[in-house]
Amino acid sequence: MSFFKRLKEAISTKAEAVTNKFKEGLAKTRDVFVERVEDLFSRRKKIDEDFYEELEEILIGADVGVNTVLKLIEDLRAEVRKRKIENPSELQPILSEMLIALLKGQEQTGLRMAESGLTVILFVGVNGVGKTTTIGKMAHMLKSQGKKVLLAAGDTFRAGAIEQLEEWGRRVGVDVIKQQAGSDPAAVMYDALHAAKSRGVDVLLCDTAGRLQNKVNLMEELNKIYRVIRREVPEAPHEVLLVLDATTGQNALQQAKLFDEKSGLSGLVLTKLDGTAKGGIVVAIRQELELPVKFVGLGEKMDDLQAFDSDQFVHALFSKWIAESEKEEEKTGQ
Ligand SMILES: Nc1nc2c(ncn2[C@@H]2O[C@H](COP(=O)(O)OP(=O)(O)OP(=O)(O)O)[C@@H](O)[C@H]2O)c(=O)[nH]1
Repeated sequence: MSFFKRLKEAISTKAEAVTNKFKEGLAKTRDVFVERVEDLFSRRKKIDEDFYEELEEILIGADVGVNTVLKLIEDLRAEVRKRKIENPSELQPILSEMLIALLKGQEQTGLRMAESGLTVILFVGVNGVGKTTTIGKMAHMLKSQGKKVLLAAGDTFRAGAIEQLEEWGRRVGVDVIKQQAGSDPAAVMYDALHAAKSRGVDVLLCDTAGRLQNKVNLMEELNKIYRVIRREVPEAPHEVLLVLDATTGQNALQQAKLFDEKSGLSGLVLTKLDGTAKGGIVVAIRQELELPVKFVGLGEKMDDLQAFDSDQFVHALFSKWIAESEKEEEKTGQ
C-alpha cells in the first residue's frame, strides 16, 4: 500500500473534529511552506543541484532547523538514487514520509496521571508564550473528560497573571487557588495542594512565574516548589511542561535549552502553531531536544489545545497531495 493511502487510513480512524482542527491550525504553514514546495516540484523538471538547493532553502525557511534539513536532503538524495527517481512530483510521498519519520514516537505519550489520587501538573515558560491560556484550555479538556480540576495561581510575579488565570477559571468553570500578588509561589502551591486533597480533586494545574532571564532564581524557585509538592504528594509533580511559543521559532529552541535536565521537564507544549507559517519548528524541536511535544496550541479558543499527533500534522500539511495521488491511482486503476 502506498504511503499516502496508509496515512489516509490512519486518519480515518481518528475524530474528524480533531483532523479539522489540525487542518485549520496549520493553514498558514500550508499556505506558505507547502505552496513553496509545490511550486518547486511543478516548476523544476529535473532533480539536480539547483533543485536540492532550493528545497533546502524552503525547509530552512520553515524553521525545520539546519542540521535536520541537511540530513533530510542527504536521505532524499539517497532515495532518489536508489529508486532512480527523475520527476520531482514523485518526491511528494517520500518527503511526507520522511517528515513523519522525524516526528514519530512523541505522540503516544499523553499526560502522565497518578495511578490513584491527585495528579499535579506544573507549567513553566517565559512571559507571553501562552502559559495561562494553555492552562485554561487544559482545564477545559480535562473537565470534559470528567475530571475534577483545580488551578493554582503560582505566577505571583507578573502583574495581572492571577486575574488572567481567574478569568480562565470562570470561563471553564474551575476554581483557582491564589494569594496576593508578590507572595511566595511555594506558599500558593501549599494552599492549592491542601485544597485539592480536601476537595477530592483529580488534577491540579499549577501556573508558575516565567523569570527565565534569571536562571539561578528560577531554578531556586522551582526547586522550592518541587519540595513543597513532594512533601504533600511524594510522586508529584507528574508532569512539568515547558510552554513554548511556535511563532518565536529558533528562539523557542534556545529557551528550551536554558532549562537543563535538573529542571525536571517532562514535556513541551508548543503554542500558537496557527500563528506561524513556520510550523517546521515542530520537527526541529523533535530532533534537537530530548523532550516530547505533548500538546500543540492551534488557536485561541478553549478547545484549540490538541494532543500532538504526527499523522495529523503531516496529513494537515499535505492533504492536497494525498487527494491528488488518490485521483491518480483511480485513473491508473491501482
Ligand atoms: N493564536 C493563538 N494564540 C494563542 C495560543 N495560545 C495562547 N495564545 C495567545 O497568546 C497570548 C499570550 O498568552 P498568555 O496565556 O497570556 O501568555 P502567558 O504565557 O500566560 O503569559 P505569562 O502569564 O506572562 O507567562 C494571548 O493573547 C493568548 O490568547 C494559540 O495556540 N494560538
